[in-house]
Amino acid sequence: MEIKGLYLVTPDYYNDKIFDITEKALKNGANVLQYRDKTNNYKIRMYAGNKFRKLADDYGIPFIVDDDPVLMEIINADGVHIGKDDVPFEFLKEKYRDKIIGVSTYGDIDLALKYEKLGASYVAFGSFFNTTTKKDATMCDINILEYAKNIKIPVFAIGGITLDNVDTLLKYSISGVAVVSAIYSSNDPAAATRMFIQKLKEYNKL
Ligand SMILES: Cc1ncc(COP(=O)(O)OP(=O)(O)O)c(N)n1
Ligand SMILES: Cc1nc(C(=O)O)sc1CCOP(=O)(O)O
Ligand SMILES: [Mg+2]
Repeated sequence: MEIKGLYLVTPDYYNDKIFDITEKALKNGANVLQYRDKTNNYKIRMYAGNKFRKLADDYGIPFIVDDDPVLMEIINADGVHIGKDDVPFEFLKEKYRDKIIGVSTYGDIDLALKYEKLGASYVAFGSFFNTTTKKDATMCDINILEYAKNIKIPVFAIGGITLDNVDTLLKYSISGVAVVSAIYSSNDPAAATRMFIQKLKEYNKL
């Protein structure tokens, strides 16, 4: 499964309308789906995770879970995304050899090169713009993306990405962009998705 293009990251489950928005984005071309939920209990995360799993299957795209490899197993996700405070990469790589393991590398190119060497499936740099979704996001300089061309695994950008600022990222050698609010807070998620896909194609990412 290719990991590139528009990487849709969900907000915390709030009600079933989240599935309608997700389906609109998948129907209009989103390429990767991640379920990220920092507040709900396991019962809700299993319920929502299974719904997202079905949607990703319906549209034939990779389905990733944030932080939690046990939830990944329970809902049979294709992979997990981890950061500095999550389960160690080496443990996951050993235990889940057939799963996608993505890693947050913030603004640290050496960290990205380290995890590339250790066998990460992709890395994500961010945050490049102000975001209200992740309260503890640290800002990083867009110029680090100059080094993306030295990384052979897929590289994503994340953090405050909108249709107005995404062009400044797409000129770099990244594989795609990860977004939450630009889709889930849009008054037309389908149109917003189509515009992201159009831009990704303009910059030969798809
Ligand atoms: C693609 C992608 N990039 C970054 C994150 C951030 O995950 P989060 O768990 O909020 O923070 P870290 O643990 O990575 O610092 C993500 N979920 N997906
Ligand atoms: C999930 C996440 N990770 C970030 C990082 O910098 O690692 S920023 C972020 C939030 C992205 O949401 P929005 O597209 O709404 O800004
Ligand atoms: Mg995390």
